[in-house]
Order: sequence, then structure tokens, then C-alpha cells
Amino acid sequence: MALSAPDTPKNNFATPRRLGISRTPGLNDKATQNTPRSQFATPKSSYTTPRSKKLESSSDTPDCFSNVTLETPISSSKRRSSKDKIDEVSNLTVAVRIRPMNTRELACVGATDIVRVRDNELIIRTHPNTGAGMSMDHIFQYDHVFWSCDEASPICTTQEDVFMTIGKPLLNSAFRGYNACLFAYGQTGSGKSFSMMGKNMCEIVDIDSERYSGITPRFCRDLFERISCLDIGWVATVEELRDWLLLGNKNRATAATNMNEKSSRSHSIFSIELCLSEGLNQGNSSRSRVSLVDLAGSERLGNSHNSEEKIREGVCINKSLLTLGKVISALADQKKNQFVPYRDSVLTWLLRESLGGNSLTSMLATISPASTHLDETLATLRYACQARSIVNRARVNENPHDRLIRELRSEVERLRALRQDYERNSLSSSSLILIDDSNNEELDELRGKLVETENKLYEAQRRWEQRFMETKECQMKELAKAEKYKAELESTVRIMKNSNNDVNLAPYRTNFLEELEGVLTEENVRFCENDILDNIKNCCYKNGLICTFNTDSLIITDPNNKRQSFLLLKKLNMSGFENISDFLNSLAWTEVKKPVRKLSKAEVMTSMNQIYQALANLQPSDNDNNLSLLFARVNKSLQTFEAALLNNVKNTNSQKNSNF
Ligand SMILES: Nc1ncnc2c1ncn2[C@@H]1O[C@H](COP(=O)(O)OP(=O)(O)OP(=O)(O)O)[C@@H](O)[C@H]1O
Repeated sequence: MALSAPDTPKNNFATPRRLGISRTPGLNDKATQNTPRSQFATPKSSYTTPRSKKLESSSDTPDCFSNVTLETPISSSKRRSSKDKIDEVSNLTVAVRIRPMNTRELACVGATDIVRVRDNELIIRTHPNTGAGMSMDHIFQYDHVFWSCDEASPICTTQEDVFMTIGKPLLNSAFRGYNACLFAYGQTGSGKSFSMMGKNMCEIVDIDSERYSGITPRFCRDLFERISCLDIGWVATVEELRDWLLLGNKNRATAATNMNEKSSRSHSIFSIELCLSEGLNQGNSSRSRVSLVDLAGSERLGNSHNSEEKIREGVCINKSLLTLGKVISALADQKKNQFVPYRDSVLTWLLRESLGGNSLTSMLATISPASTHLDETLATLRYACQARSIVNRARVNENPHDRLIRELRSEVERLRALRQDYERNSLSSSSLILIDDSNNEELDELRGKLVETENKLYEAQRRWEQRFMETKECQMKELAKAEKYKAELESTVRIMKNSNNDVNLAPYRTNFLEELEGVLTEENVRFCENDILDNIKNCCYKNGLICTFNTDSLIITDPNNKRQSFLLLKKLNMSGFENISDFLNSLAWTEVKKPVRKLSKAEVMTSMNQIYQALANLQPSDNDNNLSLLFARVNKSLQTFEAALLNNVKNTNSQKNSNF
């Protein structure tokens, strides 16, 4: 129950949602708990930003605050953040950002700024400045409160500040091998997209100079700064990643609503998978997923919509947000075996790991400071408070072998340091006193432990290397098979290309073969090839020739001129090889007798099945981070290729009524 100030005893704050029922015990904030009323009627100058700067309020503060409601749930006092070597148990980090009043709000008669900030507290003052009746302060505590209401003010939290506080730590977590997620939640038009993407989501001109760019582009920039010294697997440059981001934003439905001229009409999830490896022989590798989520705005349909279609859209958006709310409530409840309805919406299903799972997660709640949005603002803030009590257990996503070796290594380091310390101390004191027997015993024990751990480490490393060699051997065999299948497929494509000039298969072929090429030439699955053979193969490929080789020979086929060249690898001068064109010109060709034959659908299917089978055999284990990404890509482009091939067979059949 809200209590009037003169009678307000200590610790007597109640949450409005539990009117007259519960008090909010367990508050550990001295200022809030024991502060007499006058302290809540803080003059404007005492409100500070999270960075403890003074904030000038634009409104006068009346001296009549009487009702104070601390809304922060009990569990916030038990916030967890513990780290062992590999698991991190922590509550969701929750930040709130307040945007400036917009022109519509400023023009609205009677609309005032009702939000104040004091360190990590946010105070909503309801019915202020009326001069009559009592006002109420709703006090919320969060991990961070960002006041961004006046850009000209030195205390305004900028885009960079927001990124540094809640974006950058996610990047650090990802580099340590943890999954990380940040999602923005708030009323429509409250500044989610501004914070996540930037001022103009579809035209991020230059990430570095764009001071309004949001968390996501800044995240990409920093990510690439950190990995600029590595070889990057999929995306080559920050520009390329930015293009994906822009494409996603452009495809995202936006529309003008009564609340926001460019309202996002869908949720957006920007997901990056980071596979880190310290080099194969060192073992250490980890894979982490970072999700940056800009949710569509929660909204009151009456407030924001003027057309039927938009109302329908709004209903769908609200439905998924409602499910998100249910999931958050269930997780915040912390009762054992509580059912969590992740499956009730695609959104919650996609975010299941980020909410109550294996992820370090932050939530950014955005609000408007205008009194006209009081209800929505309170709803958002309560939602955010509830989210603060969700506990996640994040684990480093690493290969179990790597983990064991890492743990053993650090144990060896620890014991070594202990022994060195011990020996140093013993030496320095030995000039004064004789080391007694008990000291010797302890030292022996330490030495024994160290030897034991070193043996374990050696054994783990040996087992890992053995497993690695076995896997590599297997892969080599399978790759040889795949090479054969690949050649078959290439000739299939060639035949098709020759017999069907009216059908352009080049894009599919290029995609697929390039992907496959990527797998076959991956550093860790490379077998008998060296740079020269790679060079020959690529050059043949570019010249429309088919190049296959096994451990001792090389066959180059020229399907256009129906001729073939065969040579033994040992006759190839690997060291002095410089000019590929000279090499091709020097080849002796023999005519291929077999006539070019047209393919039937069954043959295409058989060939494709063989390729699929070869790839399935090559499929790396789940723990093989380096290859699985590439395989996913190969599979995808193979499917596209197969579809094109079959479609082509079918079309040709129906058009020409013949097999080809
Ligand atoms: N911190 C801020 N500083 C200045 N302007 C802001 C800030 N936050 C938001 N705005 C402005 O407010 C308007 C609405 O912001 P935005 O589109 O980010 O809201 P949203 O919450 O994503 O809305 P919706 O859910 O409808 O997509 C935009 O014009 C944006 O530039």
C-alpha cells in the first residue's frame, strides 16, 4: 500500500501490484530504505546520472511528495554473479535508457517529464506539479540507468557510453567462449532501434564517424578490430558484415504509426557465431554465439494504430511479447520445475538459451520520459525489474578435451608456482634455521602432486593427439572419396552445360564448387595437396578445365575439346613451378574417346546421392568447430544446386520431351 510520508515508517514501501498485501523486505539500499520523505523530494540538482554527474531538471519539484513505492523485487538483493573456472552463474543485467521528449510529447498540453535518475535508481514521479493532491514516487533499481534526454547536457549518456557499458562486455564474454545476448525491450517509439542500430538504421554511412550508430554496428566494428590479426572464416571484412546488417534492416518491415514515424513492425535478431581456435595442435578452441535483439515495440493498440492491418500486426507483436513476458515471469519465479512456455512463440523459442539458459544476457529497457506514457513506462520498468531476477548459467563452449587440457595446464602452473614459492622461502630461511622434517615432507608432497598432474597432462595431451591423428586419417580417406565424387559432379555439370546452353547453371555451380573447394582446401583437412597443386586446380577451374588428382597422379580434363592430360606428380617440378599458363600449354593431350552423353534424372540423383553420402561421411563431430560451419554451408549450396539441377531436368523434359 502506498503510505503517506509523515507517517511513513522505515522499511515500509510496498509495490503497487501487491497493494495492501506485501511490503518489500530485504532492501539493502540504505538511502532508499531509511530515507525520510524529504530525501525523496530531492531537488533537481541531486539527481545524477549513473556516472554520478549532476542533472538539472527542467521542472520544479514540489514539496509534497508523500508516497514512495520501491518497486525493485526482493530477489534483486540476492543478485548472483559467481564465476568458477568455466561456469558463470549470474542474473540478467538490466539497463534502462530514457530518450528525450519528442515534438509530439512536447506539444501535448499537460505532458511533463516525470523521470528522474539517481545513480542506478530511476524514479517515476506521478502527478507532479499539480499543486494539489499527493504525488507518488515509484523507485526502481537497475544495473545501469542511462539518461539521454538532452544531448547538449554534459551528463547525457551517449551511444558510445551505452555501448561501452552493456555492449562491449558482451564482446569480451564472446571472446572468452560464452554465449551472449542483449535484447532491447520497450514501448513503441521509446528508442530501442535507436539504441541497437542507430539513428538511421538503413544508412549507416561510416561506422567510425557515425556518432549516432548503435550497439550493433559498434559491436561489429570492435569485433573486427579484435580479430583483424586472425584469419576469418566466413565474413571477410567489417564492411561485409555491415552490408548484411543493412540488408537485414532494409528487409525489416517498418511503418509509420501514431507513436513512431518509423516503427519496426517485426523483431530483429542479429546473430554472430564466433569460432575461436588457437591452432590445431594447441587444442584450445571455443564457439560462442552473440545475439543482438531489437524487439518490435510493445504498444497499446488504441494509441498507436490507425489502420486495420496495423492493428492486426500489433496484435501479433503483442502476442509474442506477451509470451516473452510469461517466460520472464516463469523464470523470475525461481520455483523448481516451473514450466517455462518457450515454445509458445517463435521469439521465445529463439531466445530460450538467452533466457534462463547458457548465456550471459543483458536487457535494455527503453522508455519515454513523458507523463502521457506513464502506464506503458511503468509496465516496461516492472517487466525489466522482473527480468533482473532471472538467473543464467553460462558455460564456456569448448571441446571437452581442450577443457581437460586447459584445466590440467593451469593446475600444473599453480603447483609449480606453489613449489617455487615454497622452495624460495625455505632457501631464504635455511641460513637461519634448519629445515625441519615436516617442511621436507610438505615439499615432497608438493613435488609428488606436481609430477602426478604433469603426468596426467601429458597423458591427456597424448590421447588428444592420437585422436586428432585418427580423425585426420579418416578424413583423408573420405576426402579422397569426395574428390572422386566432386570430379563426377563437375563432369555432370559440364555435360549439362554443353547440352543445355539455354539454361544458365553457372551461379549454382560456382557457389557449390567454391564452397566445396573451401572445405577441401581447409588447412586442417588438407592432405596431399600443397600450394602448387591448389594453384593448378584453381587455374584449371578458372579456365573451364577439370582437375583431379590422387596421391600420385594428376588428371586434367578439357570437356569442351574432349581431351585429357595425365601426368605423374613425381614428374611435376614442385619447387621450380612458377607459371601456370606455361604449364597448361606444355601438357600433352589425348582425345577422350567416350562421347559426351546426356544425363537422365536418375543419373543426376545417383550422382547427388553419392555426393551427399561422401559429405555425410566427412561430417565432423559436433566438437569440431572449425569444420562444421563450412559443412553447413556446403550442404546448403548443394541443396540449391540439386534443386536447380532437378528443376532443370524436369523443365527440359517437359519442354523438349527428352532426357538430356
Ligand atoms: N536516445 C535518443 N536520443 C535521441 N533520439 C532518440 C533517442 N532514442 C530514440 N530517439 C528517437 O525517437 C524516435 C523513435 O525511436 P526508435 O525508432 O528507436 O523507437 P523504437 O522503440 O525502436 O520504436 P518501434 O518499437 O516502434 O520500432 C526516433 O526518431 C529516434 O531517433
